[in-house]
Amino acid sequence: MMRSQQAPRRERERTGAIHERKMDRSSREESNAPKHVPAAPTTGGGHAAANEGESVRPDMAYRERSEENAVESDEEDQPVRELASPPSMLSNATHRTSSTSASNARTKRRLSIDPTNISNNLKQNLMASPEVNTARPPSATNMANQLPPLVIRCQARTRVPTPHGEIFLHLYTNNHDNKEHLAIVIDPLQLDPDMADISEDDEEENALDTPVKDVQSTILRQQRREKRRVREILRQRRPLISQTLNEVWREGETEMERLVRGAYVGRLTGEGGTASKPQSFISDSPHIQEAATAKSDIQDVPPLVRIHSECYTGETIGSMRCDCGEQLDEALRQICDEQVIKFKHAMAGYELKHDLQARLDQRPELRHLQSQTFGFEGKADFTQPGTPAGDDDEMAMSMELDSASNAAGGIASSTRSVSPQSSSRMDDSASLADATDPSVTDVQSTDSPPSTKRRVIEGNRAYLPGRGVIVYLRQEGRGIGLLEKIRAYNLQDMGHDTVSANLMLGHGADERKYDIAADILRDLGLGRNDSGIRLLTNNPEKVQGLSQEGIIISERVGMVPRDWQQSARRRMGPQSKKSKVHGAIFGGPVESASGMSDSMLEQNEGDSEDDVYDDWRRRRGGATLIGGSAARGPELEKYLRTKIERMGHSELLDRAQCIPTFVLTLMPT
Ligand SMILES: Nc1nc2c(ncn2[C@@H]2O[C@H](COP(=O)(O)OP(=O)(O)OP(=O)(O)O)[C@@H](O)[C@H]2O)c(=O)[nH]1
Repeated sequence: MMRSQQAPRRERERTGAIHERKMDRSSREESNAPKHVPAAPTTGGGHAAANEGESVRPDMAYRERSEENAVESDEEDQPVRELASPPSMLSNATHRTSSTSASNARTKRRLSIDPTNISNNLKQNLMASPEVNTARPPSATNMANQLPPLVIRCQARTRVPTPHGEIFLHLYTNNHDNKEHLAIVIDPLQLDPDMADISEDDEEENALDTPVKDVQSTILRQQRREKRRVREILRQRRPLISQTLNEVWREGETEMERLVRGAYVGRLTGEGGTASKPQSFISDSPHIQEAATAKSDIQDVPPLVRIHSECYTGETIGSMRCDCGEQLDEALRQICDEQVIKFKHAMAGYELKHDLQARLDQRPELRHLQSQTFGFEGKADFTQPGTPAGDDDEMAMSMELDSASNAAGGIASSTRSVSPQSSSRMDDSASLADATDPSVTDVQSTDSPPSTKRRVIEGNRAYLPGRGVIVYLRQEGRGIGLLEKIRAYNLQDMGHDTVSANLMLGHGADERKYDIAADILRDLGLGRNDSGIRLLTNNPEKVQGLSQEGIIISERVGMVPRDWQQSARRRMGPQSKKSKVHGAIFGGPVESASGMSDSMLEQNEGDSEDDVYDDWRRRRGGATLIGGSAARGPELEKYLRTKIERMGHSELLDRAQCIPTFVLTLMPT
């Protein structure tokens, strides 16, 4: 295309984009305006972009694409479709880049692929594929509002490191409200599949082939069974991947297009990445169904899900009129937290015996004790390393061994007795290959913060990586929007509570809907028949709303304000270590880091090391409320009181009753 023809076209595109953005803004508040069902995907068209397998550094591709856009494009004008061009960050960003670059008139560079096409192909396919999710029953909300069937699509996902760990941010569009709803997916196995590799079976087989017939054999067998089960659990975990993102969006879609919109497996690197393959839900496969129904004493924990509603004031400027900022952070923390499975018989006492035998071997005069202790004369083939566990099982085993060890010169007393918690503070670099190597020691130094990464199996516990989703819905102010929420705040300053203020403004107490959230969960393969979710909320309407939309909720998990958690802990007992740890971690006055005064901390004598670790994770410094501390204040208390008294958040009431100060402040007199 000639350059003289190109400039007016670009100008049209640019002004069109501005108009589109204005329209987007004005339509943001029209959450219920009916829209057309989005058009079917464009197939077969488009332009061949990257040759498959061609090695192009993505960062280079993007940089050079901007420049290429600036000077030349062979693209036809894209058809304007109401929903084909939602207020997508991608499409807006592309328009902006074009116009800025044009004015700079940089030198054109040739690429081995035409990145313009990637961008245009992605734009062209936004909100395609109406067949997605139509298999579900008609939504109760849609029927009530006479909206067209809801269609959602994940337009892009990307990896984001956060103070709590790495997450995948998914951006969704839909045909009901023109808003970009988000899903924050926590699923570390997707990023580090090696975590599921706990391959010790061969060694264990060897150990069991030996003529060991005493209790050690029983422990090993049990341990082997439990480890195998953990490995099965990890392998059976269906990755939390968006089905709509994973589809092929157009015939001839290139690897690069898929990578750019986030349809990849593993990680992207400077070399590129591996595009994902479209796949049907694995949960539909007989293998997974069988696993789900298999009986075992060790079961996986269903993913933890939080449905969070946007709150500019709480999340961005740290408003303490509500608990939204803290809740977002707390939800992220809880979902990222490992799920701990405590083995029943585990490796307890194994290392004690191992150590004992090694020493007996060095003292032939005590060899007769070996048969007393182990029940055989020959040397056992101890190939299985173990870590003393420090719980009841270990106690039983150490007691069993006590007499022999005394006879052998107090050997048992020299054995390490390390709690799994203290031995679990592994350096991030500790690999899973090391996980079974007893020579790998805890490398945490005193002045570095505890690591977030543990071994999957340590001692008599398995630490399964936490996983779940925060669906971030753009329903500000319980669905009334920021403008109306601000007005409601003024009414609250005049003495009304959050419910009355909403009603006075002509709104419902809560205008939120959960149909989009339900579809997003379904798109991620959650809440379906084979596996329920654990829902993190105190709000009965949320539970009801999701259930009505067909989401299976296996458990509701209460969302307890952090200040209450801390109060409960303070009541539990004294602890001196905490203040030291806080001082060391944050390097400043304890109060500024934790929001707790020194005198409060002094009351915390006795907190376990795990509490300190959890507390550190909870409070890791972040630039925003993510990674922040507990919120507290009279207006927040008033807010919580209204939730209890007028919105049926009974979980809060239960918790408040455990904390006398809150019973006093929260309960009506
Ligand atoms: N209208 C209105 N909305 C508010 C107010 N304070 C916070 N919000 C909004 O309330 C929403 C959060 O709802 P909450 O009732 O705090 O909590 P919830 O999510 O329903 O319940 P949980 O799951 O138990 O936390 C966010 O969208 C906030 O923007 C207020 O005073 N008035």
